[in-house]
Amino acid sequence: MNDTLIALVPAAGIGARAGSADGRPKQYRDLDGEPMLRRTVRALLADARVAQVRVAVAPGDPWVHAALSGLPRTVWRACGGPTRAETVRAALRDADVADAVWVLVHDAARPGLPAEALGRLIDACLSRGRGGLLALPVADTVKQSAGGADQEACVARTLPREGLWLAQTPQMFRAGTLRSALEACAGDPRVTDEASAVELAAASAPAPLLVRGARANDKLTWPEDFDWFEDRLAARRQPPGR
Ligand SMILES: Nc1ccn([C@@H]2O[C@H](COP(=O)(O)OP(=O)(O)OP(=O)(O)O)[C@@H](O)[C@H]2O)c(=O)n1
Ligand SMILES: C[C@](O)(CO)[C@H](O)COP(=O)(O)O
Repeated sequence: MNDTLIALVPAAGIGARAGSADGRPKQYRDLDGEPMLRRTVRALLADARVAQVRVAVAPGDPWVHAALSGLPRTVWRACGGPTRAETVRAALRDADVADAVWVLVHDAARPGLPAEALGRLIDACLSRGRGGLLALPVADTVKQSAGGADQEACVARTLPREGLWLAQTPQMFRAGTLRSALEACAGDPRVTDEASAVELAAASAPAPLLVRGARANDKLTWPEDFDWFEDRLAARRQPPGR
């Protein structure tokens, strides 16, 4: 079977929850002097098995060239859509690769992907011949809210956390599996990641593998997530204290 592997990076969001002081979407925000998107692409390039990284940006995006210029094995296309799923669908169509090629879809908003976690996912999927995703088991007690705004939310019930995992990216599937799943589920609001499309569309396909991700790979969604990430970068620059 074909073990060719490419990465697709949906990067056409506006980062509404993160907010922006200068009008640039969050994937172009500088993190210790380097745009988030460039860090994300470099994290994928760190694994030599990734033959190419294809970045999908919004039509008319004026920032991507400066952010990514000079990176090897990297191309970008202005094929972003109105939702993440639409962007991934368009990027896959644009890539025009054979069904057997493996595709790693990774959020632009996860710049801290460790090489070990990426390697674990690739090893697991290639050795089992099966799609999968990085994820973390839920470590906290889980409450369901009875509704209300953030300030007024109250508990409706406590949910059992056994067997619950939080999905991260990359999510790795063969191009043919992903293409047909995303086409079959087009417009379905339940499709918030690639695995959910595969789960919904291909009842006969093997269930995606859950491969342990990493806290460092958390998505930068809210303003405080950027402080957390920059603190991590700063801590890694410092020699350990006494
Ligand atoms: N129409 C869209 C929406 C999202 N994305 C991408 O999907 C990933 C998901 O991360 P998320 O935090 O949801 O990003 P945004 O949609 O930009 O954030 P928000 O929902 O706060 O606006 C990001 O890399 C984002 O750029 C995309 O390519 N196309
Ligand atoms: C794909 C994802 O990162 C998995 O956790 C996540 O679902 C994307 O977040 P969004 O806010 O739904 O775009």
